[in-house]
Amino acid sequence: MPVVAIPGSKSITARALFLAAAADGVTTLVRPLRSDDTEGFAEGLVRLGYRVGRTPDTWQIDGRPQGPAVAEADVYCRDGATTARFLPTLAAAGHGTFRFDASPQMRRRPLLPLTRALRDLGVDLRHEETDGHHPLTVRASGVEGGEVVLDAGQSSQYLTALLLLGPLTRTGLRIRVTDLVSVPYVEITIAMMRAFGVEVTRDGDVFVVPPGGYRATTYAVEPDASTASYFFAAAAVTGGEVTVPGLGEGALQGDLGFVDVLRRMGAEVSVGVEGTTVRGTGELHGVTVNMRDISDTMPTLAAIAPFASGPVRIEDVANTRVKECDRLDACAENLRRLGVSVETGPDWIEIGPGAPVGAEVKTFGDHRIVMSFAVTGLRTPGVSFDDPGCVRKTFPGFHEEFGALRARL
Ligand SMILES: O=C(O)C1=C[C@@H](OP(=O)(O)O)[C@@H](O)[C@H](O)C1
Ligand SMILES: C=C(OP(=O)(O)O)C(=O)O
Repeated sequence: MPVVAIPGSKSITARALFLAAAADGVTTLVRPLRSDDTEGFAEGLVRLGYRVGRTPDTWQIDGRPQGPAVAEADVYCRDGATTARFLPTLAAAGHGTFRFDASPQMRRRPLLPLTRALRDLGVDLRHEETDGHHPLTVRASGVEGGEVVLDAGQSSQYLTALLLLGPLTRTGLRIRVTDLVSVPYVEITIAMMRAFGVEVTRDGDVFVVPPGGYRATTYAVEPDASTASYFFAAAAVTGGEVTVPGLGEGALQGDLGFVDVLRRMGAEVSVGVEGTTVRGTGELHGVTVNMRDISDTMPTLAAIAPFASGPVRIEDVANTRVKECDRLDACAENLRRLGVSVETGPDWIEIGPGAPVGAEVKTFGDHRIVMSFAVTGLRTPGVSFDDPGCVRKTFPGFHEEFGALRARL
């Protein structure tokens, strides 16, 4: 029975880095994710003058409630949307001139609703080329606080950034949200703010964040539930069994809900106190599923869908078109390359049952396209990737770990 040690959660590590930097005192992160996104986030903090001490298993951050320790900085956010959206927001609470840029992939991804909300709060934020895209400069002089309206229908990260900022403002924030996707990520944010001493309250569409700052703590990072989805899917399609310790009842991450989809399709799933186990039964039924809350696992499901006995339809995932690539189109194109029938609409994809044939998968520089179609490759000889290394964004060791699992299934 393979037991798989999954690296730490990207989302939790990014939030923990923000919270630790903003807190009063020294925070220790236990088992943070070490990958391009989170190394990039930590590096960004260093550029902003925070002290980040790193050993393989723990990172220590000296918090600065007053904001960055430097008056000027140039920060490169790489491919990480959490870095590119959270760090300018953190910088806004300090004093100085801070420029942020990102990779070509991240430069294409939007942030205008967050820009607008920050400007409404009095932040001097200017985009250099295209409004709502990197590169941008924040001329920071602290944030007073108050009420702000936000459309988070494209990304919950806009709301998370503002929630994280709230305790650093002088009077606190009331954020009125007109639309919201990926709700479980907001729940992660609120739970982690609580761990750092701040209680967010919610009154309908309004999130209320008190001023007063954060308290440093020691914080243990859960294994990444989106990463775990490839290993759970591997069990479901091969008839094997996979256990992921450290990700069970009480886990913060909504993406663990992917196992409920596998259960509906016919896998045996047990979510316990210590971890989660998925066992493939040899049966995989078609399913129609709304993945608005867990859209990072949409490519995982799309990539195993051909092995189901009926059509798999995934709905309400429009915002997967503004991730590392247009994931609906990327999944469709690659499934067609493998000889599978597929249709897409503005916010859905439907995949017919079939027997995929080997082909080169076009990754579009998207780690999730690689990791998802690696699962297809378990039952399809000849699946290869034009850029297998892009897994470094969240899981540099993916190919080694997945290869080891393959040998044990
Ligand atoms: O807040 C976060 O850590 C994340 C939120 C989600 O993004 P959206 O809110 O843009 O869907 C998710 O896709 C991303 O991988 C991480
Ligand atoms: C969408 C993703 O990342 P981010 O938005 O944090 O860059 C992801 O990891 O699938």
